[in-house]
Amino acid sequence: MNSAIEIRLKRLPHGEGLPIPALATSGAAGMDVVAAEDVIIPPGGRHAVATGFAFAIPEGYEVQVRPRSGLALKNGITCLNTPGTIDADYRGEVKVILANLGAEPFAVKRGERIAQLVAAPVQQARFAEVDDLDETARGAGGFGSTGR
Ligand SMILES: O=c1ccn([C@H]2C[C@H](O)[C@@H](COP(=O)(O)OP(=O)(O)OP(=O)(O)O)O2)c(=O)[nH]1
Ligand SMILES: [Mg+2]
Repeated sequence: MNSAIEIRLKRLPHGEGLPIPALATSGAAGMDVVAAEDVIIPPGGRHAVATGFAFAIPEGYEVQVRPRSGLALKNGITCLNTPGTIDADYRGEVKVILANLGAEPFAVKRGERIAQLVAAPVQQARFAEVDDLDETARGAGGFGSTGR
């Protein structure tokens, strides 16, 4: 494992008493994050669930918000915009946009783990407009052009 980067974290008033997201095992990629509110998400519904924390991620990194497989498999709960992107310059509350793809209403309880956060390096880029692109064997083939 490479060494962990440090992300400054601010606890918001409604985050009082909630655990700080942390790696559960030495080889874990994701830090489980818990809900800071109680909410019921109906089948087909979605909600931006509060986490009670704001971050200052070091420049050159992002934090991705990813679903938990257990909630997905057992309850049809996912992050609608997965992977959610927390920008390094975002200072608002981190929220988890949960969507209920299951058949039953899902009760989110304060303190329950709802998603996992993965820190990742970001390669910024800019586009350079040109008149012609170089040719390749693939060309414009895509979307299944190589077969199943
Ligand atoms: O799951 C998410 C996704 C985003 N955000 C916050 C942090 C992120 O930096 C900001 C903007 O996210 P994004 O760029 O995905 O949303 P947008 O619709 O493009 O909004 P904006 O115009 O604010 O960039 O919203 C969250 O708290 N949770
Ligand atoms: Mg954006």
